[in-house]
Amino acid sequence: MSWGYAEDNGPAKWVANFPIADGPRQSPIDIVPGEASYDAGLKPLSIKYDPSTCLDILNNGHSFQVTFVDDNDSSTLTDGPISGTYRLKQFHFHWGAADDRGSEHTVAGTKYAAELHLVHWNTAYPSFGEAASKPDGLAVVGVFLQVGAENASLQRLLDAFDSIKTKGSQTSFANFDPSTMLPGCLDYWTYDGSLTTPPLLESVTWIVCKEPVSVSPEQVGLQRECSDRLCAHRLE
Ligand SMILES: Cc1ccc(O)c(S)c1
Ligand SMILES: [Zn+2]
Repeated sequence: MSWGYAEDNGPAKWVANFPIADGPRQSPIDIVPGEASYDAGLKPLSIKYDPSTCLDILNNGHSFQVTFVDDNDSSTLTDGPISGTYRLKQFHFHWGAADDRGSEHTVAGTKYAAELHLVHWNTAYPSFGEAASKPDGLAVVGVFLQVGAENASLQRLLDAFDSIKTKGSQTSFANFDPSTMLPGCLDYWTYDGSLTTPPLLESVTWIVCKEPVSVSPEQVGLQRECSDRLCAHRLE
């Protein structure tokens, strides 16, 4: 039985096949702003995305993921808490069964409707696969989605759902600029953690944006309806 979000294969059961689930730097965490320390040495994020590196959209059975060409430095994350250049590899979302829950990280206990993860890998290593097993291998920018106004940028993704109806299906997806999904203010919390789904590798420098972006109730509903039809069922 592969991992998922059901009673018999959900997060509480992942440790059986992925013992690192009990590791020292597992994500997600509850971010408590009052307990976060201010580090004057941290720089603002430098995010530079080239829409022409956008390749395809995939339903991997757990989420839907947009993958990018990463054989050059066209789409990169630099500065912020990281050193060197990290290349954008893919972005995906995490969501839940209802509008009042679904994000992976929480802020002083508050759950958002969904969470966008923009996954970048450290070019100090030869590839994403190599970087994914190194303590400083990945940098994931997390953006909370809050139910409110319609998100025009997200709508383009949701419109592509109809062509990735079954797990493992993918379709070409071009000229999408992920920076259109970033909040206006890029202030962030950062900590060293892990992937939030198996294999739960402890290789992620987390960069969680403080400002959420909006998504309409219909869009979250569509994402959830599509995801339930297309991806793993989410009981959370
Ligand atoms: C590389 C990667 C894969 C799946 C994930 O949920 C995350 S957070 C990162
Ligand atoms: Zn993720």
